[in-house]
Amino acid sequence: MTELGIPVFNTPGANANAVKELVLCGMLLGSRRIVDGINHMKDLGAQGLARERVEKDKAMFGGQEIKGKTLAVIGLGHIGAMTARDAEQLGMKVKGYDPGLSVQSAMKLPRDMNLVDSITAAVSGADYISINIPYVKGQGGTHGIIGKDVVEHFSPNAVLMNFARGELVDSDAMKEFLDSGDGKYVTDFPEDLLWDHKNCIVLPHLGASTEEAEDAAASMAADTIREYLENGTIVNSVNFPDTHLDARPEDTVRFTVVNKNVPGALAAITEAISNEGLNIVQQINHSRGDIAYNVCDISTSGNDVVSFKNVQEQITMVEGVISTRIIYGQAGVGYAKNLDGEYFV
Ligand SMILES: NC(=O)C1=CN([C@@H]2O[C@H](COP(=O)(O)OP(=O)(O)OC[C@H]3O[C@@H](n4cnc5c(N)ncnc54)[C@H](O)[C@@H]3O)[C@@H](O)[C@H]2O)C=CC1
Ligand SMILES: O=C(O)C(=O)COP(=O)(O)O
Repeated sequence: MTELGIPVFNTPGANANAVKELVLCGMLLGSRRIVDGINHMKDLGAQGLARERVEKDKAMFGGQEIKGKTLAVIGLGHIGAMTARDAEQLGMKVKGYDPGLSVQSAMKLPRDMNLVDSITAAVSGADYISINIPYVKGQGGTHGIIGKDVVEHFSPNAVLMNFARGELVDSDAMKEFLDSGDGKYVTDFPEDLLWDHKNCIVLPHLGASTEEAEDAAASMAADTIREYLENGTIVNSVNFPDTHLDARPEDTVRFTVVNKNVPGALAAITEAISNEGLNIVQQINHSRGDIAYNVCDISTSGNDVVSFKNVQEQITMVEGVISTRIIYGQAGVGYAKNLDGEYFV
């Protein structure tokens, strides 16, 4: 896509509320023996004994309340920050760890929250632990980040909620922990070693599976693409630079140019515009890795459509330019070079 000059977008945070609600649910599943109780009632029901035994058998499924307990949140992004905030509302003490905490997330955190400087410090003494960080492979990544060295700092009855990715947790270390005490692992991801462990509750990756999350992601994606098509703005792209644009001034057309991030391309674009006697009213040039994105608003006074077509044709054929677009009136019209360098409309 990058090679073709096409930005790819994602929808950060659109499903965060759905995941946060399931983390809270996971915490309750880990504090009360809800799953065991449901299974037991089904067994009794099948034997026609449910009503007869319910009051007697409930003593087998006692639990604990979450109010007053400590939750550690590892990763305070869209999901983690909301989880921290809501846990505090439920009467929990909350601490957290996130070396890359954004201002946007920091503003959502509860005021009394205890921010610590390591995962170990976060999990030590916590009754519940929620991991909400991305899975990143390779050196310096997050594979198995909840390993033996971290698990050995868990309280014996700690409940770990993993609604991020299965690979973040070292299953051997987790199995050893679950075997040795009354701790629990509530996860959205199956794991061969743990799926039928008596202290493990596994859900089928349901975190984002709500109608609301799907609607929010679809509508955010539509808004993002519309902004790009109509105004040239780039936000939440995984391969293009963020480019926030002022509104196009009156009596201008907007040229957007995607080019390889090489010396000389910007000068050649500007030169092509001035060679046609056109005046640039405002201009922006952002780059990310091998890609640069230029936006030039050009005055229309005294110019006709044909002269814009000419200059666009010239810009499109500049060495290193991958594609160009001209935005005017209400809708945009795209022009591009194909991969053989041939200009087409
Ligand atoms: N169960 C499900 O269906 C879903 C799971 N997810 C998972 O949840 C993860 C988090 O999602 P969001 O909160 O939306 O992402 P986000 O990008 O808003 O937040 C992630 C946070 O983790 C922090 N972080 C990264 N590495 C860290 C580390 N080693 N230690 C501590 N903090 C670290 C970052 O600084 C960032 O603030 C996603 O990466 C995804 O894997 C997301 C959506 C649905
Ligand atoms: O957004 C994520 O990271 C998720 O895990 C959600 O996955 P899904 O969209 O439900 O396949």
